[in-house]
Amino acid sequence: MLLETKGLTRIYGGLRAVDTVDYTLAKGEIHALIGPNGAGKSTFVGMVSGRIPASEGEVWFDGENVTALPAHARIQRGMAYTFQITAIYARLSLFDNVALALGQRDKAKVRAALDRVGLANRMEQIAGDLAYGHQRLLEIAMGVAQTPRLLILDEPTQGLAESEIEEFNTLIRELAGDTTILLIEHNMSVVMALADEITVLETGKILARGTPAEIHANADVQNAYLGTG
Ligand SMILES: Nc1ncnc2c1ncn2[C@@H]1O[C@H](COP(=O)(O)OP(=O)(O)OP(=O)(O)O)[C@@H](O)[C@H]1O
Repeated sequence: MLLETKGLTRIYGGLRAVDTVDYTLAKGEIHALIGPNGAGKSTFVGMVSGRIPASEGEVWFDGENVTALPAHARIQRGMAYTFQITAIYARLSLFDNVALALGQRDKAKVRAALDRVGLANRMEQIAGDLAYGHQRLLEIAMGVAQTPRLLILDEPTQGLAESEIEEFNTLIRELAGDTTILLIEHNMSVVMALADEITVLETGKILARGTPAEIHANADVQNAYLGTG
């Protein structure tokens, strides 16, 4: 297992936003985390990445208990994270954005990361001038530049056009060989197209886990989340 959580819990006041979650993610898998708004998805990956401290429970990464480690130490060990809200440096060039994520101005490495998302020919452009879909791809390039073992993507297709979503799906499939991917995603066609396995969260707890076909057929999930369609 690359990632494991044991009894992972986050309490806000009286609310158990993430409630005793036992979770495993195997190396090389594309895993989607779905669930209604407020189910605890962002809080869960925040605790995995170290941005949100756990109230209870443990996070294990590649056989090591990382629960007490700050986010930067988890990044050093091979985690990368892109945010729900675009987190690029709008006034800097694409090159500078990726170089900052990389921690060095290595032109070949920056080019390689931008190449993965099809933006290598725009290296000198100012990031804020890019179309929104390209900004999201830049963000993924910033994650990829760190050659992470685990890439966590929080709603990466939000705001993308249909054609851009196709490009995104292709990109994620290409990355998946080397990188394990944990994807929070509301777009069910993306989830169904990409995920090897899906975990459904509801009110902080795991409601179901299975292949896309199993989740699609699961009556509890349909009631809680997918509707009757
Ligand atoms: N900093 C906070 N303080 C208090 N409550 C919080 C905080 N962050 C999240 N919550 C609450 O925890 C619960 C889980 O929120 P979270 O953002 O993790 O859900 P989510 O599944 O990611 O939702 P969405 O799909 O809307 O992003 C919600 O009820 C939310 O209001």
